[in-house]
Amino acid sequence: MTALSDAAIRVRSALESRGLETPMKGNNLTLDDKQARITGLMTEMMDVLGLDLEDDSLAETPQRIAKMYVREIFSGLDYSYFPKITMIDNKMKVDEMVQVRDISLTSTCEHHFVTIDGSATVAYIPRSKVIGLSKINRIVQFFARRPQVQERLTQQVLVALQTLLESDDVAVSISATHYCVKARGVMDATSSTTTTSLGGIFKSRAETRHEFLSGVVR
Ligand SMILES: Nc1nc2c(ncn2[C@@H]2O[C@H](COP(=O)(O)OP(=O)(O)OP(=O)(O)O)[C@@H](O)[C@H]2O)c(=O)[nH]1
Ligand SMILES: [Zn+2]
Repeated sequence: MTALSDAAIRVRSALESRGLETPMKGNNLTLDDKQARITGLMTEMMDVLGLDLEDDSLAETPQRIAKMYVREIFSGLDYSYFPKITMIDNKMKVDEMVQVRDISLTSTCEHHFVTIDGSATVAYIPRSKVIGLSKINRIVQFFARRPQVQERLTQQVLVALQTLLESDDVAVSISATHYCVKARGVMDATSSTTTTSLGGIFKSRAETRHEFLSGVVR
């Protein structure tokens, strides 16, 4: 078992204490154990669907799906995948908003296990520390790689950044298309969903909120 980073431990405990952690019961299975179990279960599911697992195109699908779930699209359930975080002291005394727009995001709807396809905009006001820019994208991707509801994903990114930056002054907005809405069920091909979580000065000060939201709605 890989030892978790200090950043991962602090973020997980901040989410747990706010009731924002993804509902997880946990178990003692290693990533390899999980992959093996899911391979067996996918084999059974495809068998129930009546698919021919001896067909050369289908034969490896259970293994492929198991690897994709455990190591790729649900890897964010395991804090050993939490990104390495680089923080630097705010020696340059930046006190204006830093905003990262159009962060690519694909996640998976936890109700249907189909794709959520969207983008995130994240902003913060530097206080004592400045975070490496790419780390913002990586934190978004880490939490996106879980079965999700968009509202919780937005809050998890907010709290993770607040914890790491040791400041409440963070804002997150996510706009996404849910394929459970687009490709099945109600079959709406054009609607999208925007969720926003504002902390600190982004919530309390109208000008800061407007500055952030005007960067989101373009
Ligand atoms: N709030 C929220 N709802 C979501 C999200 N992703 C999917 N859903 C919704 O979860 C709901 C699940 O509703 P159910 O009635 O149990 O499922 P269903 O019978 O497949 O519903 P339909 O999608 O309407 O066919 C649906 O309304 C989805 O649109 C999300 O990120 N946030
Ligand atoms: Zn869904």
